[in-house]
Amino acid sequence: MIVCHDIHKHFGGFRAIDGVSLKIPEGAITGLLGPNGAGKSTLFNVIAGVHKPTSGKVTLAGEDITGLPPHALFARGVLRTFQIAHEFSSMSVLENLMMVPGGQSGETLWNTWFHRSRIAREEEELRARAEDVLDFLTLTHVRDERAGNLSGGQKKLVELGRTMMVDARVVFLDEVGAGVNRTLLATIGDAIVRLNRERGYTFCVIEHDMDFIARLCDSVIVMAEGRVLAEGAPADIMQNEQVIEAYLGTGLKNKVIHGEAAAMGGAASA
Ligand SMILES: Nc1ncnc2c1ncn2[C@@H]1O[C@H](COP(=O)(O)OP(=O)(O)OP(=O)(O)O)[C@@H](O)[C@H]1O
Repeated sequence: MIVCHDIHKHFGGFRAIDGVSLKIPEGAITGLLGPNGAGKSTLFNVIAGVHKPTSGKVTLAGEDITGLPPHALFARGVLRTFQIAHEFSSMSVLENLMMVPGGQSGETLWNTWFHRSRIAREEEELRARAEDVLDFLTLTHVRDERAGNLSGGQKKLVELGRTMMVDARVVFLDEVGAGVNRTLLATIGDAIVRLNRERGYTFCVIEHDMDFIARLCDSVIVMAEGRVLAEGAPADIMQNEQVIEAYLGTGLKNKVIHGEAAAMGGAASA
């Protein structure tokens, strides 16, 4: 379990995170919701070691991981997905997956010359693992495609696939559904649920699409103005007046209650 203890993150005088305490339970899929500017990405960045908090503590299974850099968290199985970097977009999907694990013998020139058979064996194992990941994510048909040519949704699947190349325990997904068509979103959702149920991944997901959240998440944490506004089951959160108000302001609240706005994200960014 990841626990945030009274996290503050200030940028100059601005309190982007203003005293957040929350728990991300092991083995669950937790949604992190909130209107634009609520502090969700900043909190992700604090937990994932991109930002050091101004104050407060983050623990993983009781161990203090506050401010550990991303590579140290990576070694503990705590991963945050990132968009495929520009320099990887001309590589194939398979190569993008095979690039992930660190510490391969072939990484130094010395080893390239003196340990050829070991390098070849490692590369074979890596390739086999990457092929399994492609199969799991129904991406085998694009294995040799340049990553930059994939659709937005397929890229998200590759980002998820990169977490499967190492033994991830906790995966943070930032707006996995943004700009993704419904069919691929369903595939991404299925992959997340299977990784959770079959491989024991813990997920924390920032997402605006309420249907997606309701289908996927065991529980939801709502942030607003750098604080936790509400926590609970998705169905309860969707009915929570404070939450609806935080997203829409009182003027639009009745529309949502009467079912006229399907996704809070759409309304929030309106
Ligand atoms: N590096 C930074 N320097 C200064 N202000 C920042 C920085 N990063 C974030 N902020 C500010 O902190 C606040 C929270 O931003 P954050 O990106 O965490 O919100 P969010 O909930 O993820 O929003 P969105 O849904 O729009 O991505 C915003 O007002 C943002 O402008």
